[in-house]
Formats: sequence, C-alpha cells, structure tokens
Amino acid sequence: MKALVTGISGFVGSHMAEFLLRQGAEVVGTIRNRSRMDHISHLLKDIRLEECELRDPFSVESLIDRERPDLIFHLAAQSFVPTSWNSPIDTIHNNVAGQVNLFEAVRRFGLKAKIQIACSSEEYGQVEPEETPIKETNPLRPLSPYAISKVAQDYLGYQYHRSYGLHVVRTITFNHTGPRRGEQFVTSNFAKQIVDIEKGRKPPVLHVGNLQAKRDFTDVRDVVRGYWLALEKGQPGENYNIASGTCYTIAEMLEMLLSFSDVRIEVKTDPSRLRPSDVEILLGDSAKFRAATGWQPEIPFERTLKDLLQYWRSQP
Ligand SMILES: Nc1nc2c(ncn2[C@@H]2O[C@H](COP(=O)(O)OP(=O)(O)O[C@H]3O[C@H](CO)[C@@H](O)[C@H](O)[C@@H]3O)[C@@H](O)[C@H]2O)c(=O)[nH]1
Repeated sequence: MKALVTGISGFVGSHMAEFLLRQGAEVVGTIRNRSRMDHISHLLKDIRLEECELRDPFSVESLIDRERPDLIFHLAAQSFVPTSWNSPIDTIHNNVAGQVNLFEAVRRFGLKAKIQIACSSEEYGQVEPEETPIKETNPLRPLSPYAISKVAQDYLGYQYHRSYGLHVVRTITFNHTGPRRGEQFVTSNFAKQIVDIEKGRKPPVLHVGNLQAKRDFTDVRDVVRGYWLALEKGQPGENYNIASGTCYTIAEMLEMLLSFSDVRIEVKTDPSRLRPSDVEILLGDSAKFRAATGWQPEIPFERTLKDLLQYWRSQP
C-alpha cells in the first residue's frame, strides 16, 4: 500500500507520516525546495520525499505518473487565516490550483487512488449560537479568503467525484493542535510565549488577540487517524465533520495553558492580532463521521496542551 502525503513536512503531514508508517504503508511525501525539514528529520530513513510544486501542473503530473499511489492525503495548503487577508490571491491560487492539478493528474492517468482532502470548519464561517453543534448540512458563510479557498476545495472534491468518479473523501476538520503546531496558530503561539517567559527569554507579558472566540479542538494524532479511517471506510464524494464536540473560548484555553506553568504572567491585548472578521463559534457535530468509521477522539484536550507545552520546552 503506497500512500502519498502532500505537505508532508508540515504539522499535520508529519503526524500523518508517522501514523502511516505504523500501519505498514510505504510513504512518499511532497516537499518544495523551501520546505522546512525539522518536523520530519526523524522520519527520513523511513519515508521518501519528492520535490513537487503543486501549483505547477507539469510537476504534479510527473509525480503522479511516477508514483501511482493507492492513497493520497492532500494536506498541503496555505493554512493560516490571517495570511489570507494579506495575500488573498496567493492563498486561493495555492489551495485551489494545487488541488485541481492533483485531481487532473489522477484523472488523466486513470488512477484508482483514494483521495482525502483537508477541508475546514472555517467554511461554516458566521454561525449563530442556535445553529450549533454544526452539522455538514449547516449553511456555509465563509468569512476569510482562506475559508473561500477551502469551500472551493471542498466543492471541487464533490464535483470531481460526480463528474469523473474520483474516489474523493472530504474531511471537514475543526481546530486541531498538538506537538509541532506552527507557532502562528493560537494554541502554539500562547504555549511558546509561556515557555519563552519560563526560560527568561521574554518579559512576563503574554500578547493575545480575540479571547472570546470559541473553538472545538481535537488532537492532531486523533485527526490523522481520522484521515486514514476516512479512506478506509468513508463514502466517496461525501463530506464528514471531524470534531471533538466540545468547545472552549480562547480565554479558557489560555487559562488551561497557564495552569500548567508556575510563572506569573500578565495578559495583554495586541490590536495587530485582531482580525477584520473572526469566526465567533465553531462547535462541531461529527456524528456522521463517527457512524461511518467508528472514529472517536481519544486524547483529552488537557493532555494535548501539556504535550504542546512540553514540545516548546524541549526546543533549543
Ligand atoms: N493565531 C492567533 N489567534 C488568536 C490569537 N489570539 C486570539 N486568537 C483567536 O484564536 C482563534 C483561533 O485562531 P488560529 O489558531 O489562528 O486558528 P483558526 O483561525 O481558527 O484556524 C485554524 O483552524 C481551522 C479549522 O477551523 C483550520 O482550517 C486552519 O488551518 C487553522 O488550523 C481565532 O478566533 C483567533 O482570532 C493570537 O494571538 N494568535
């Protein structure tokens, strides 16, 4: 069983690779020449890396022709919401063109590969409290260029399945975190600031943005198991929420992180961290996915946050 992971050097990609190796899969991953390798350096003897620019159809076609994978986990993306306001065209082009190139290559070579695509709960966007927990049938009211790019990826998955019979499973993942989470994302950003304060690298002031937003967090290690199950048991063309079913305000998440540290810290709002529009609440209903695959999250949020703090404490 050969599995191709796009974006293998990223946060989720590295955990996906570890999970696939434990399943005994042959793992091939795409990187770009500017990809950081620190998340996968411990895996290099067990995986194969292929340089591929997903925006370039020639690059993708030759990769797919050469590798002919059985499973594709399409995780490569511009995944940080604020970046999408600074460079909306780049985010949309990167995320949408990359996926179209992948689908077209699979289609043209007549591959029977099963493809998981990483859609996002950001697609739901403006959600009213009475519309939670969010089901796959909720309306999509995207609030950022990033969310738009994910809506397009999501519906392209549907369309390529209907038009050409591609085996695409659309996973709509709510927030996820854990060791190696990029430091711009909120859980990791706060954890790193706490560790920097613990180590005396920064004054005891923690900078924050909107603490009122509510998010539904799942551990990345539970998420990648979900992606595997999505291809094992999910129906092609279908979309599935992957979520814990519990949400916290960002303030509550911060309190939890602070409770795992001994240092005294002042919390200060940094206006540059506020967004032009922020999704107020994401609380997911993953009953459809659980019924189809038997998936359920196993790692409690407290442990995820402790492991994340530990990750930053172990960094040089
Ligand atoms: N990044 C960041 N966010 C902050 C901060 N302070 C408060 N927040 C709030 O924390 C929430 C989470 O922000 P992020 O961690 O940046 O994640 P996201 O925008 O919810 O997007 C993540 O989840 C999506 C799924 O819902 C993913 O699709 C996306 O790629 C990303 O992982 C947002 O409401 C944001 O305004 C801060 O200092 N930094």
